[in-house]
Amino acid sequence: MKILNAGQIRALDAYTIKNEPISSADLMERASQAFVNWFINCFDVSKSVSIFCGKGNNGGDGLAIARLLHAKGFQVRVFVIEYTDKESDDFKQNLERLAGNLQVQSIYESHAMPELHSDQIIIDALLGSGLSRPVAGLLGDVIEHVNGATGIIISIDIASGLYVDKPNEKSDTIVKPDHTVTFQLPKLAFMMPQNAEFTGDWHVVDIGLDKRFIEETLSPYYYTDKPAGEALTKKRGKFSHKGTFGHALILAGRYGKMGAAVLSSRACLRSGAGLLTVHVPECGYEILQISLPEAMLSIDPNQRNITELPELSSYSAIGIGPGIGQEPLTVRVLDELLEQISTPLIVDADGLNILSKHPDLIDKLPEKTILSPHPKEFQRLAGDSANEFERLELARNFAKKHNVVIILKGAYTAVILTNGDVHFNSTGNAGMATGGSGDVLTGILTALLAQKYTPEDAAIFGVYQHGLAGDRAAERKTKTAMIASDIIENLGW
Ligand SMILES: NC(=O)C1=CN([C@@H]2O[C@H](COP(=O)(O)OP(=O)(O)OC[C@H]3O[C@@H](n4cnc5c(N)ncnc54)[C@H](O)[C@@H]3O)[C@@H](O)[C@H]2O)[C@@H](O)CC1
Ligand SMILES: Nc1ncnc2c1ncn2[C@@H]1O[C@H](COP(=O)(O)OP(=O)(O)O)[C@@H](O)[C@H]1O
Ligand SMILES: [K+]
Repeated sequence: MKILNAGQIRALDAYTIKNEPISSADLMERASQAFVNWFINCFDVSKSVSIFCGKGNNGGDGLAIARLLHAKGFQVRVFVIEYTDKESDDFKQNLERLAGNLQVQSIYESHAMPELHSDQIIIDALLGSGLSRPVAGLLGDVIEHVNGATGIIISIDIASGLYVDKPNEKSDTIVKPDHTVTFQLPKLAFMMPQNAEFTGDWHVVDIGLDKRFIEETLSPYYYTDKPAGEALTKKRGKFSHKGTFGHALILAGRYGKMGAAVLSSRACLRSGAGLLTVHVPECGYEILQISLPEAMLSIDPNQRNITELPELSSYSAIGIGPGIGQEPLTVRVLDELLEQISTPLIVDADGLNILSKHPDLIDKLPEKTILSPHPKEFQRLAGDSANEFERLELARNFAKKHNVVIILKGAYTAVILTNGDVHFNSTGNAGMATGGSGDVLTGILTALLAQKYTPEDAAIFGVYQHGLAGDRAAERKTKTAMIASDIIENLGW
C-alpha cells in the first residue's frame, strides 16, 4: 500500500471526482457510508453519539455521518463550531440535508461547551487533511473539551490538529482519539511514535478513490500490509535440497551473551536456511551444541570473545553482531570481514555500535548491506534528530549515501532502501519490546539472504514475518508474558 502526502491526497480526490466521474458530494457520501459501515460493525444503537463538526469537508463528512447514523436508529447530537464564516460547498449541502432530520447546535463560545457523558461516543469531524496551521482559539478549546471527556473518541480521517505528513509542535492542540477511521490510505503521521496518542487504533476504509492514480503517483512511502508482505514469499520447490537454501554464517555471542547467538541461530534455522554455521568464542561450544544441535560450529580460539575471522568461502550470506561486544580484537574481525566479504551481509547490535565508534568501517560496507538499528543504535550511528520525521530523513540520506538498507526498528519498523524508499511494517506489537527480539530478526534476515532473497526483499519480508510471528506469540502467550523465544516458535510461512 502506498502512503501519499496531503497534496497528493487532494489531487487524488480531485482526479477521482473528474475521472470516475462522481460529484464531490457523492464522494463525500461514499466516504461517510464507509465510515458508517465500520462504525456499525463496532457499536450498536444503544450508544448515543456526539459529532463535532468543523466547516470544511471533514465537517461535511461529520454531517453526512450524523444523518446516516440517525437513519440507522442511533441517537445523535450534532455540534457545529462557529470559528469561521467560510464553509465548504459540501459542508453547506450536507447541512441543508440534515435540516428536518436532526437539530444542529452551534458552538460560538468557549464557555458554552456541551456536557459529554462517559457512555457517549464522540466523533471528531473538526479538521481533516486540510489542516494548514496550528489550531487555536475556539477550535482549540473544543479539542481540549473533547480530550477531557471519558467516552470513546473516533476521529474521521485524521485527528483534528494533526498534520498528515509533517511534524507537529509539542505545544499543538490535537484530538487524542481512541480510533481513527481513515480514508483509502494510511497517513505518514500514523507511522511516527510521537503521534501514538493522536492516532489511537487506526483503520483504513476503502472509499473507491482512483487506483491507477495511486499506482502512478510517485511516493517514497509504502506500507507493508498483508498482500504486500505475502507477495514476497518464495515457494520451496519440490526438488529442492539443503544446498538450494544456502549456507548461512552467523558471528554472535561472547561470554555472558551467548543467548544472543542461540536466539539468532535458532531463528535463522527456523527461517529456512539450508545450513547454518555459527562462529562463537570457545565458551559457546557446549551451549550451542546442546541447545541447537542442527547448527554447525566454528569455534574461535579465544575463550570469551570473537577474535578471529573464519574462512568465508563456503558461505552464501553472513550475519554479524548480536552479543559480540566491542573488544578491539572483535573490531578487527569486523574490519577483516568487510575487507574479505563477497556475499550479502547483515550487521546488527554490537556490530552497529562498532561502526558508530569506527566510522571508517562504514565506508567499507559492501553495497546493500543490511543495517538493523533500534532508535538508540541509529542515533549513535547517524546522530541526533529533532523529531521522528527528521530521523526518517536522516536515515533515508544515510541509506542513499552509503548504499545500504536500513531497518529502523520499533513499532511500524521502517525499512529504508538504497534509493531512499521507505516501507513501514504493519505487523508486530509491544510484546516484542523484550530482550532478544532483535537477535531473532538478525537470524531471520541472515536466512533470507542465504536463500537468495535480494537485500531489499529480505528486509521487507523478514521484518514482516518477524512481526507476524510476534503477533502469533502475543495471541498465545499475551504481550506481557511472551519472550523472544516465543517469536521463534511462531515463525513460519
Ligand atoms: N472530495 C473530497 O475531497 C473528499 C474529502 N473528504 C474529507 O475532506 C477532508 C479534507 O477536507 P478539507 O480540505 O476541506 O479540509 P478540512 O476539513 O481539514 O478543512 C480545511 C479548512 O479549514 C481551514 N483550516 C486549516 N487549518 C485550520 C486551523 N488550524 N484552524 C482553523 N481552520 C483551519 C482551511 O483554511 C480550510 O478552509 C478529509 O480529511 C476528509 O475528511 C472525504 O469526504 C472524502 C472525499
Ligand atoms: N512496540 C512495538 N511494536 C512492534 N514491534 C516492536 C515494538 N517494540 C519492539 N518491537 C520490535 O522488536 C524488536 C526489538 O529489537 P531490539 O531493540 O534490537 O531488541 P534486542 O536488542 O533486545 O534484541 C524490533 O524488531 C522491533 O521492531
Ligand atoms: K478529524
